[in-house]
Amino acid sequence: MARKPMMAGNWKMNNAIGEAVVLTQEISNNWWKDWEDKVDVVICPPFVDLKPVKTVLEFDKTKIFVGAQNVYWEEAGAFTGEVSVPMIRECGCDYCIVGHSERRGLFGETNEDVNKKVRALLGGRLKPIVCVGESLAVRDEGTTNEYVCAQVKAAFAGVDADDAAKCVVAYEPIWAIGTGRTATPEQAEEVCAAVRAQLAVLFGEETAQAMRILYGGSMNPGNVDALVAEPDIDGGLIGGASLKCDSFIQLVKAVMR
Ligand SMILES: O=C(CO)COP(=O)(O)O
Repeated sequence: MARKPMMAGNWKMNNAIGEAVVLTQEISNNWWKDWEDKVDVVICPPFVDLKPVKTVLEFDKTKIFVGAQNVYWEEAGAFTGEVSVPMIRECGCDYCIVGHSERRGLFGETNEDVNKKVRALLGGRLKPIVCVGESLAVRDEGTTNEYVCAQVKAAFAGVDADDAAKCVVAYEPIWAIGTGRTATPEQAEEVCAAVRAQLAVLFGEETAQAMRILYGGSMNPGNVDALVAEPDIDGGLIGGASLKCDSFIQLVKAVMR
């Protein structure tokens, strides 16, 4: 089955509202209507930028999706500093990144937290982009596939195949994030294929074949072609190279099929 490619920009904690609006406007100006059948493009800015970014895209009628970078699983209440699924949906989000390694590593997010967020998003009709990936220590130990598949299994606990089909998985080896050290296409494909096999065990072959798996970690216009040529890599989750219109649009064009 042919999967529609996806190119998602994770701006991380970059671009205050003014910069966010300018960059979104630039990306929107470079957007062609006939691309919308060939690729799903997602911009994931900081929470405070969600509404302004969505407003620019709506005004331009550009079919680019907006995603949050994190969410909390409760709907409302005494959870100082957190943002809920209904809140990000009201800002115009269709997607939300969950379990990024920076959240796991710097903010103590566990596999159980990731699972609660995935289920809350699905319950609120938003689509999770579930991040998984190993540290260099795990890779050196030779247990990458087992480690990443355990993350996948934990993230999707209690999710049925219909809901899983709405989700995206992003394989991001921690040692490749922001380091300029990309996984080789062979390394990335090996893990993405293992992830798809794990999804097939959980949800059946048909669902696993329909789900998109992205690669993330120093992806840029110079290495994208070789990575997305691999059979189980359906696009990218981009940090640094999504912060400039030129490089992001080059990445979008590279993944269109
Ligand atoms: O973490 C990433 C995207 O979520 C990847 O970041 P870089 O593209 O900057 O390596």
